[in-house]
Amino acid sequence: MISVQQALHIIDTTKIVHHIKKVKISKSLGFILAEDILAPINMPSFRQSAMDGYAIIWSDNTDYKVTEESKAGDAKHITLQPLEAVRIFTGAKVPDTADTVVMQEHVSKHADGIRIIKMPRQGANVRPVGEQVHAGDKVLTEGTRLNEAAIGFLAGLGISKIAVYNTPKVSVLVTGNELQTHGKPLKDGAIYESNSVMLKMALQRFGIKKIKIFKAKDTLKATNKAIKKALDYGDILLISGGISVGDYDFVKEALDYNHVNELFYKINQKPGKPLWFGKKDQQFVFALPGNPASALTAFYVYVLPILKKYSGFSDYHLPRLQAKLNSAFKNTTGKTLFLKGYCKDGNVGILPSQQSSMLNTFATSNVLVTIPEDVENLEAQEHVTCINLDGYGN
Ligand SMILES: Nc1nc2c(c(=O)[nH]1)N[C@H]1C(S)=C(S)[C@@H](COP(=O)(O)OP(=O)(O)OC[C@H]3O[C@@H](n4cnc5c(N)ncnc54)[C@H](O)[C@@H]3O)O[C@H]1N2
Ligand code: MOO
Repeated sequence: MISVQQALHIIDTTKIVHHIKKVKISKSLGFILAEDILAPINMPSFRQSAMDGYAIIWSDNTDYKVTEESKAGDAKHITLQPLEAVRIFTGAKVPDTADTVVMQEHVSKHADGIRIIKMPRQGANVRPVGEQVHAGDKVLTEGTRLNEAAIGFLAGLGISKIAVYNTPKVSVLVTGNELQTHGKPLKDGAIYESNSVMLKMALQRFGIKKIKIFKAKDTLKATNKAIKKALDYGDILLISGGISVGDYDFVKEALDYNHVNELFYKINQKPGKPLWFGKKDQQFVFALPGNPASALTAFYVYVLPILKKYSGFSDYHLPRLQAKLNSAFKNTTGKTLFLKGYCKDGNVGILPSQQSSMLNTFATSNVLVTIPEDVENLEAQEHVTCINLDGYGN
């Protein structure tokens, strides 16, 4: 059995070969950029008016004759003389010789032209060429997470396709004779199977799109076969159940049969003690304990970092935060505990129903309160580290 720290160290030091693909920017939300982006054009590419008003060559005079008009999208070259003004609109080309745009609220019109009531500084309201970025500048670096702002920025530069780190395809294999699908009254001794949809939703929330569910009964033959099929599909395989020590727990043996090499098995933690992690070539396998809260906790703490690393994230752990414990707590287990909690305004309460089989309070928790194995007593108001379950979702 290893400690949580040792298990996390293995996760952190696991090397992953990235897969890069070219995608349309409209398909890149949430992906990590796999290349540096150099601006192909100046932005703006021409001198633009930032206001609706009048373009002039700045002087001490207040009266100007309006000669022409320039609206957004017009391409014509206008040459302006001193004491002339061009009626201009936001986003339109500023005439080459003009250096200033006076906003229309600061102008009064008269028969021959305009009178400037409030003269701006010279150069006001003109966006120079390349004000935002210059052609050839490195404007986004490899490793940037693509959000709507980044995608809008790329679109403005005329870039339509980019290289991103591909996200993994994930197989989810649920094992167990007791598992019943929905639609019929529950048979005696059976339970409704819930881990596959729970894990699928967790994967989807964190940006995994290609997911396939597999099922196996509790026999060695069925487990061997199902693992083989699931490995044929996915880059990462999540198995639920059958990883403990009972006579009908065949997952460990079947992983061995399928030549998946163990990287760790069993962690001094609750929930999720019998978590297994291994590797076959470039594929990674997690055998999650079947208890629903154990499976989900192991997903947040160990699986998600591997998925995020695979997808190019450098910040791949869920964010940790410090909060004050509402009431005293005793840890008599000698294990690291991940407790379902609810945190608000820096204060955290540990929720009831902490057992590994229970999701009822997981459903309303927003953090996992982490109590290290060597901490026995915590007083009310002491600070604890919490894993923020709302962090970095898509
Ligand atoms: N003698 C020992 N027994 C157990 C130990 C141990 O150390 N010694 N560890 C316990 C711990 S801790 C856990 S956690 C479980 C893990 O067991 P498995 O991973 O083998 O999981 P199963 O036995 O298959 O299932 C456990 C539990 O979860 C339910 N389950 C399973 N799959 C699903 C699913 N897809 N959807 C919903 N619920 C599921 C299953 O019915 C069981 O109730 O082992 C302990 N035993
Ligand atoms: O380690 Mo188990 O996941 O507590 O029930």
